[in-house]
Formats: sequence, C-alpha cells, structure tokens
Amino acid sequence: MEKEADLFYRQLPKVELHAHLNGSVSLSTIEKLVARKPHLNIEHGMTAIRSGQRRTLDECFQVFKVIHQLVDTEEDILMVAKDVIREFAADGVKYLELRSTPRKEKTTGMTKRRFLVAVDRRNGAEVAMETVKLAEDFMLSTDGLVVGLDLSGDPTVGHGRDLLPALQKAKNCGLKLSLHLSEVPSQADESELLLNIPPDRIGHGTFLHPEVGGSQSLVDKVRKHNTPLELCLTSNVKGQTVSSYSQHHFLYWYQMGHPSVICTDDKGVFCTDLSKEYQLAASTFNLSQEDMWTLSQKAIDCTFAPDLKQQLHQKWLELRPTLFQL
Ligand SMILES: CC(C)=CCNc1ncnc2c1ncn2[C@@H]1O[C@H](COP(=O)(O)O)[C@@H](O)[C@H]1O
Ligand SMILES: [Zn+2]
Repeated sequence: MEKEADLFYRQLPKVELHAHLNGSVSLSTIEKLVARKPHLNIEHGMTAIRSGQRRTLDECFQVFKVIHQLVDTEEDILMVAKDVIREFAADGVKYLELRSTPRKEKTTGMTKRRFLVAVDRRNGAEVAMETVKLAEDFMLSTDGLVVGLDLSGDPTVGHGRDLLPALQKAKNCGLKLSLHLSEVPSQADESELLLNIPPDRIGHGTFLHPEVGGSQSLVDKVRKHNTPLELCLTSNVKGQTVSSYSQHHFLYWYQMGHPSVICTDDKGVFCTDLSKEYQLAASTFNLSQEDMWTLSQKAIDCTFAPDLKQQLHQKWLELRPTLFQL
C-alpha cells in the first residue's frame, strides 16, 4: 500500500515553484563536489539535515555557507544546475522554477551573469538594486528564461523597507516577484509593507495569520490579491519555525480555498523531494489522491510562465488516466 502511494506521488505530474539551487544539491552531487575539493574537508553531515534532525534557523543558514564553498566555479554551477534539473525531472516535475543568488567569487573569476536571480536580504539595498538590474537584463536577453525575482536569505537580517525601491523597480519592469514573507514571527510590519507592492507569490508566509501572531489585515491583503503561497513542510519543521507537520499553516490556507502550492525549498539540505512533500501533506492532513491531483493541477495557474499554462494543463489531462488506473 505504502509502495503504491510512493508510486502515485512519483508519477503525479508536479510543478515546483520554490527551489533554491544551492539548497537543492543532492548527496551524489555533493560527493562529486567534495571529490573536486578534498582540501575543504567537508563531510555530508555538514551539508544536509537528515530525517528526524532539527536545526535552528541560524544553523540552517550556516549549511548554505558550506555549500557555497563547494560550489564556487562556473563548472560547479553548471554541474549542480544540470543535476538538480535532472533530479526534479526524475521525480515527476514537469515545470520547474529554480532560483539562485548571484555570487561573485574573486578567486575563481566567476561572474554574476550566469544565474537566475535571487536577492539575498543580507546584502542590503545596493546589491538588491544591482541584482534587479541584472535580472532585467536577463529577462530581456534570455527569451523567457528569467521570469522573476526572489527575495530570500536569513529573515532575521535587515528590513524589507530598505529593499522596497529595488523590489518596486523589479515589479515595474515586468519581473514577477516571489517574496519570502513572515518566515519568522514578529515581521508583521515588514510583511504589511511588502504586501502593498504587491508580490506575485509568497514564500512560506508562516506567521501571516492572526492565530500565530500575524493579523487579519495581512490575511485580507493576501486574499484580496489572491496571492499564491509556496508552502514547504519539511523545511519549516526541520528549521523549527513550525512545531510539527500537523501544525503547518498549509491547513489554514488550504481550508480557505486559497491558492497553496506545495514546494521543496531546499531538497538537498532537507533530504526530501517534491513527491515526498505531496505524500507528507496528504498523510498529515488526510487528503485523497484526487485532492492531491487537484492541488498539483492548480499549481499550474501559479507559475510565472503564462505562455506555458495551456500546454501544462493539456499534459496533466493526458497523464491523468495513467495515474488513476494504478
Ligand atoms: C534556513 C532554513 C530553515 C531555510 C529555508 N528557508 C529559507 N529562507 C530564506 N532563504 C533561503 C531559505 N533557503 C534557502 N534560502 C536562500 O537560498 C540560498 C541558497 O541558494 P542559492 O545560493 O541562492 O542558490 C541561501 O543562501 C539563502 O539566501
Ligand atoms: Zn526559500
């Protein structure tokens, strides 16, 4: 029975909208990187949080620093990107939006121009603006490859107010915005500001609703614009912003009929994949395979690729009979 469920979720066509490139590096790719750089003395325990383990948010962000050390040349990034895309595809992901923070590595000569675009809030307003300009260039020159801007990074560092001009500029030049919002408690003010832009999607939104210290006004804003939420169960539980799977805010938004998209966040760091996340949501909240099908299908409407939506819906329709005959 468990095996059958595994197969269903693996075969379920899925859309992945919230995946950080360097958080998505699998164990096998980490091993290849470690072999390239033995002098760093990095072991896998330093790049992933295994099943049953929990870390503080701060400890989780340390993990990214280790991975960044391992991924510091163009060759590394090309390999990582290819492996990550191949792994998502093998897991039944039919449409993937990957995000990554432009990084400059003086030692290896890597430039920022080879990346999809994320703003790390840690780097402040100036870098945010520079990143938006890069993103705009990419959007115009890559024929639809760059579709938007992500705001991420340690949520306890900096304030969104300083990044508003950059984010506004991004929005005005046609980049779609996916913002990590209310990932930690006590960010209602910042979320209020950022929701006024408004973003096109929200990452996590863990503490938006009143029951967890957010407010009705925040919820009303999200509802008014029908802004989809990208929800990452394992990430939030392992990073300890959510106390247990059953307490995850997925239920709050899902029950309200609000667009909610299940995502992985960092499949490598959190040792998961999108099939597991769908299965986890189904078992935790007692949802049927039919419910999960609908959830994955509705995610298509939350992508930043308007020209592909029809094609994706068609694909889902074609695949449906193969799934429900299992
Ligand atoms: C620590 C934790 C619980 C992680 C999950 N929540 C996250 N919140 C904010 N930013 C993130 C998160 N996971 C990954 N990132 C961002 O993604 C980066 C890694 O991917 P990349 O280098 O952009 O390709 C991190 O340095 C960080 O800026
Ligand atoms: Zn994230």
